[in-house]
Amino acid sequence: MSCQTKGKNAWYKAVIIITVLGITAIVALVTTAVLQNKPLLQKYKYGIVLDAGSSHTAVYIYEWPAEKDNDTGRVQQTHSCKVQGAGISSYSVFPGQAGASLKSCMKEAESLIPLSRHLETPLYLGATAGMRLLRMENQSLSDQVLWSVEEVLQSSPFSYQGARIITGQEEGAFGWVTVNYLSDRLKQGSGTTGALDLGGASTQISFVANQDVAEESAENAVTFRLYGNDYFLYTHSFLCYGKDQALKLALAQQTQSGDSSVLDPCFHPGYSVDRSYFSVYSSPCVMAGKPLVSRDSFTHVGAGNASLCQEVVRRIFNFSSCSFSRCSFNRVYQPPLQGPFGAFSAFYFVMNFLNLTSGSLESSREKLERYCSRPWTQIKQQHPDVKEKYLAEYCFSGSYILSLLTDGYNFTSDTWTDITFIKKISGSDAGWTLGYMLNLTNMIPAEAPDTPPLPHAGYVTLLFFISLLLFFLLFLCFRFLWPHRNSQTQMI
Ligand SMILES: Nc1ncnc2c1ncn2[C@@H]1O[C@H](COP(=O)(O)OP(=O)(O)OP(=O)(O)O)[C@@H](O)[C@H]1O
Repeated sequence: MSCQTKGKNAWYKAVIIITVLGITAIVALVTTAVLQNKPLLQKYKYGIVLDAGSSHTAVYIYEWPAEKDNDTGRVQQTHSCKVQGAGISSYSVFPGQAGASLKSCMKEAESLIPLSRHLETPLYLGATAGMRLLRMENQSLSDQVLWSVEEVLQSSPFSYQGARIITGQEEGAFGWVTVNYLSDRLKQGSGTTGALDLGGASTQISFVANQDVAEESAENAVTFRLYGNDYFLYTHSFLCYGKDQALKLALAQQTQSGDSSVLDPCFHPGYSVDRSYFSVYSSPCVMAGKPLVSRDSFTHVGAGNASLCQEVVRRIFNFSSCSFSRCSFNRVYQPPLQGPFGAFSAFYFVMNFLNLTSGSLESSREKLERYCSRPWTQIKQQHPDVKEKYLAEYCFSGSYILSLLTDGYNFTSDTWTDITFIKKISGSDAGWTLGYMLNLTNMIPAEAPDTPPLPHAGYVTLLFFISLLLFFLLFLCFRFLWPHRNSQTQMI
């Protein structure tokens, strides 16, 4: 074999070895980068919040990827359980039974959350307006109800963090956090959505306003620093203006004369039910005393007239005076509305049933007018599956919502379309519970976390092409150097 052929063979061998080594190195580099940065098999953490409302209690289970504790936009509701029966404040006669009512939903939570996560899963209970009213009436009874629920929650396998009556301000502010968190507005630092929440015993309005809210009415101002952005929030909770208490206020207005029957424009023609005066006047929201008559009950008769109903409803608000630059009602400060708004809970239940979640204010009024005038028997026939209490009250509730939003909060025909009626956002219920948990678990950082300049896929691709480029550069260097050495050998 000649010297030249031997040289060529050696060169080919070297090229093959370098190619194999180079490709192996690139594959190894990229594989390492992929494995190192790829999220491991997704593991989840959990949190439980009980919303002990005036009308009922609901248990919400949230989950988020275990490695993303400090990130936003990742916590979502995986399950909710409606506790059988009325809210915990209704157990004031037998406070000890309030806790027992929660047991079946808590068992459900135990079966849904993996056993290995039970001990570390935070569990909170927040009670709202029903318990605020009970505490106003009788602090000792409200304490006993809370002790009863505490006992049951403490005996659960989860990490119990406390049961308390949250303030109206918290209810409003955390509802706002939930809505904006779920729609990803906090993370993006973009414009926010106001929150309108209608419960059974209270209603909340919250929206971003100018900083001077605190100067004019400190009790309506809440400040948040979330993701590096400061938010100045106006929020107010109207106790007694949830839809159940508002109905009592309206009935008290209409039964002041103590007559044996009341012709109510907010109920359908043909509707007739005997009600006890006690059921209306026992609420601490109803300031006026029971009329001085010997009878215990009155017949509640429907007249089905939405325009007249609007007048009845208007009378439960006090618009007489305002010591601030502007007010909503009952002498409560309210800065100019800044939309858009998400309206949830009973705002949604009622407007959705009445098919009023879209369209103008005027068309909503017209539709409601037609709906209220329909006979009660016809309504019942058409909706055999709807709970009769809800069905009977939709005409009142719709009229109340229109009046609260326009007469109360000052929405106009022009700003009406700023309101979106929502139940869930990305699979999670709109309400205060998620915002409450995010706050207590510090899951929304005050400052925006540092994010890598490239997404994972971009990073791996870049690494691959740089490796490829380096390899070809090496190959070219080698290609130019080797024949030169070879020819030198031949000359000798
Ligand atoms: N499908 C429905 N149709 C009509 N009304 C409904 C429906 N579901 C619930 N409601 C009523 O809507 C109101 C609001 O319900 P929600 O559960 O939000 O209030 P809550 O938490 O009990 O009250 P609060 O927050 O004032 O303590 C209650 O009066 C409830 O009875």
